[in-house]
Amino acid sequence: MRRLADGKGNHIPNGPVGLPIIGSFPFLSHYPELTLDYWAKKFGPLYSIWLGDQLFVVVSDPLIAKDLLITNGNIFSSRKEMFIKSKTIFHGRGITVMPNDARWRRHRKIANSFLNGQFLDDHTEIFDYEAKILVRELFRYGRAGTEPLNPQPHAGRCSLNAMLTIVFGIRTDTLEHPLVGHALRLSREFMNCTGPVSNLVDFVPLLQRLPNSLTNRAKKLHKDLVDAYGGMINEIEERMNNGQDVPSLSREDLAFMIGGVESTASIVQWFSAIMPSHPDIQEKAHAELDRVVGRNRLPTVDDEKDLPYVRAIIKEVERCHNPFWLSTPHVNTEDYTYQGQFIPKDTVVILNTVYTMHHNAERYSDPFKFNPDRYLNDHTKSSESTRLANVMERDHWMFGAGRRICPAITVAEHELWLAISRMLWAFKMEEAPGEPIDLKEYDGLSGRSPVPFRIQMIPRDHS
Ligand code: HEM
Repeated sequence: MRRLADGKGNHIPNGPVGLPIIGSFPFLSHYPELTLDYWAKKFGPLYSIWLGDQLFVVVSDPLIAKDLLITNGNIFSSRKEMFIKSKTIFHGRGITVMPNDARWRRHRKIANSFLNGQFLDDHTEIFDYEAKILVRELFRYGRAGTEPLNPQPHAGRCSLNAMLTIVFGIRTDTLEHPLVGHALRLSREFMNCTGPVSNLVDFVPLLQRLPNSLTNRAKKLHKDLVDAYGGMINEIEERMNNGQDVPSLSREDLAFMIGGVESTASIVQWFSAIMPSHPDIQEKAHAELDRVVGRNRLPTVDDEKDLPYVRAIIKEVERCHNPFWLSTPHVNTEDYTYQGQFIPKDTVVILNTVYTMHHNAERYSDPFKFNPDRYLNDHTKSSESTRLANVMERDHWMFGAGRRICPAITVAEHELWLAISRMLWAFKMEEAPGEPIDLKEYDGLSGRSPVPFRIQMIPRDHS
């Protein structure tokens, strides 16, 4: 253990001793969440690590998360300009990579107005429609439960279509539409290139000047994103110049096409991967759905309050497998001393969510068990839960915290509710014979999606 201090003798949070130049990077290249969890147990809920020349503090406790990111949100709401994500892929332009300045505040205001309130009410039919198509396609491609299928591209297309409709006013009409595979690959590649602690190139400036495969991938990704969506943006601008009424979110930000696709799709994938090994949980959900909704119509957004068990299943999937296991790091714009521990300006603050905060036995008993019952007395939507004064009662931290919290929580909740409640309503989900599902492995460098799998989606009836 090292005891760090700045020139004035201020103590920086303790943490592991790293290697010269690269710091703790080699310990985080494989399953970083396990190492970060191990260090949380060893060094406590606020510890520091160095990656190259960058100081990180890792937060593993809800109360500290609240004190730093929420109560001191005026200080802890900026972003580090990461070489790969901010400079190479986004060219500094996505809302998610912008530092806390006037430009970010302007984008955030627009995002908030588009993703909530009236706009959302006016667009619920989009999510409703896409979730219906999802169920129909799962039925069709699974040949009414007789053929195993991988739900991943279907869940991906459902999220992709929702985002394409909101942002560009278009959608894909089949799974075979070339944009589906292309957009899902780009989303996945973005996730895989931008793990918060996975890119040494981000933290060792010398590497940024040398040719390396990650920078090449990031450059290619930037070009592919511009090729895929740039034309649509230009077309939107042209239509606006001609005085047509068009969705104007696209003028502001392409980040929605990234953040809004793989994230929700990944929860649906984890849900599909988990359900086959929990027939008892499916049975309870089916009973609740049949009692409240019946067999003559699909569940709707309005049914959510009356289907606590289905909601609890969704929250439990989110607790166990939130797509951003280390959230999106924040940065503090001023020096700050927290309970005697000095956090110098420009420190990167990581919320160590899924493995440590979401598996804290004091908050979630028997934390490694998939147990929706733990949420049965939680009557909040996640968008409401993020506003609870007592953060120990918050359902989970999947959407981040403070001023940078995901602006699309309600959108994500609507999408997930409609997709998952309808999949449960329509199907019994079983493992395909001889194809066990591996819930330990995932695709990416810090969480996100399960490795590809196939399941049998057996219709509960054929209407
Ligand atoms: C399950 C689905 C989703 C999850 C788990 C998720 C999670 C997150 C997280 C953890 C952050 C960073 C929060 C922080 O810095 O504290 C974030 C930011 C963001 N999310 Fe989401 N998100 C989801 C869905 C969406 C959707 C559907 C959209 C678009 C419609 C979206 C758009 C954004 C944007 C634009 C930001 C950047 C906000 C900023 O930096 O000010 N997200 N999200």
